[in-house]
Amino acid sequence: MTVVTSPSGERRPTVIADDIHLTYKITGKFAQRGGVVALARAVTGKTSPGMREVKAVRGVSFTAWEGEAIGLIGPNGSGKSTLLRGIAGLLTPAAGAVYTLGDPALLGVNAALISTMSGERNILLGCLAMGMTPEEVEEKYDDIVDFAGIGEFVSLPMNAYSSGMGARLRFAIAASKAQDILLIDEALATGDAEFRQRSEKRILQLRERAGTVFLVSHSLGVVRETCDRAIWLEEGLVVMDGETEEVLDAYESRHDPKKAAARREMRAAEQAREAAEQARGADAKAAG
Ligand SMILES: Nc1ncnc2c1ncn2[C@@H]1O[C@H](COP(=O)(O)OP(=O)(O)OP(=O)(O)O)[C@@H](O)[C@H]1O
Repeated sequence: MTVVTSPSGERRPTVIADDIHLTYKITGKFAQRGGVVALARAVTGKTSPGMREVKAVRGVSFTAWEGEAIGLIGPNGSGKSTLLRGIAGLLTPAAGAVYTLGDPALLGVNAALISTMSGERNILLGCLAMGMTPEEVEEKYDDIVDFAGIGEFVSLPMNAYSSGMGARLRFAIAASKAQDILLIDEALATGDAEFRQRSEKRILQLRERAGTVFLVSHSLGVVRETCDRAIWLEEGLVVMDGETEEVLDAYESRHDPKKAAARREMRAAEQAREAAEQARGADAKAAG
């Protein structure tokens, strides 16, 4: 990854994706496409397994700026998680490039914590791995445990946790450090309502500290609450990139038209109510 420096000295770009293509190569028995391959192998007598490519991201470009929280939305399999992994530098682009200012930290439900070790040890090792000093870890420790809401479980091995508890602990560890670029994959979906609220607040705080947050979520509500920009992907391509409300409205119109119509009605009613209130206020002022 290459570091981009600010030409203007003002708001700086933190991530630039330049026509990035991300492809998975599947080899071995998983690459076989059912009977056709089996028949071909029977005919040719070849035993070497085939190889198949999945073009998960097929030419995506955008520039992300300091202080932005960007929601990646799209149906299942549209390439959201793959793009996030590309930004994190975990996948090498087949074509194009990603440039980042600072180190991106990927926080996902699969973030590597060690299930046979206690929450305590995982907090220590996770924080050290993120570059904190032992003193910093000590300082943050209680906050992380509180934020994760795992209480006494912290002293037990993580394989005794429910999947929600594990996900909350992962989020709490990753969000304890002010990251330049924080990438969050569906982590919020696993928490209960109260934890979601706390996480949303945390994302807003991270944004205030001038970091850039990318959030992959199936919950348009969470994206609405936390992101000021949304990128809509379909089949590995960007359909729309812009202000959250606009993108989500367009997305809902395509995928959930009833909900989109209901939301438009609600908004119109709200605007009418505000206009009536303003008019009443103006009347009262004129009369008084
Ligand atoms: N490790 C992998 N190996 C091969 N193909 C993969 C792998 N991970 C994802 N894919 C494929 O890449 C495409 C994009 O998947 P990706 O997980 O990025 O989509 P997504 O939008 O995050 O989906 P979801 O909303 O279901 O999580 C899909 O066709 C998926 O099957």
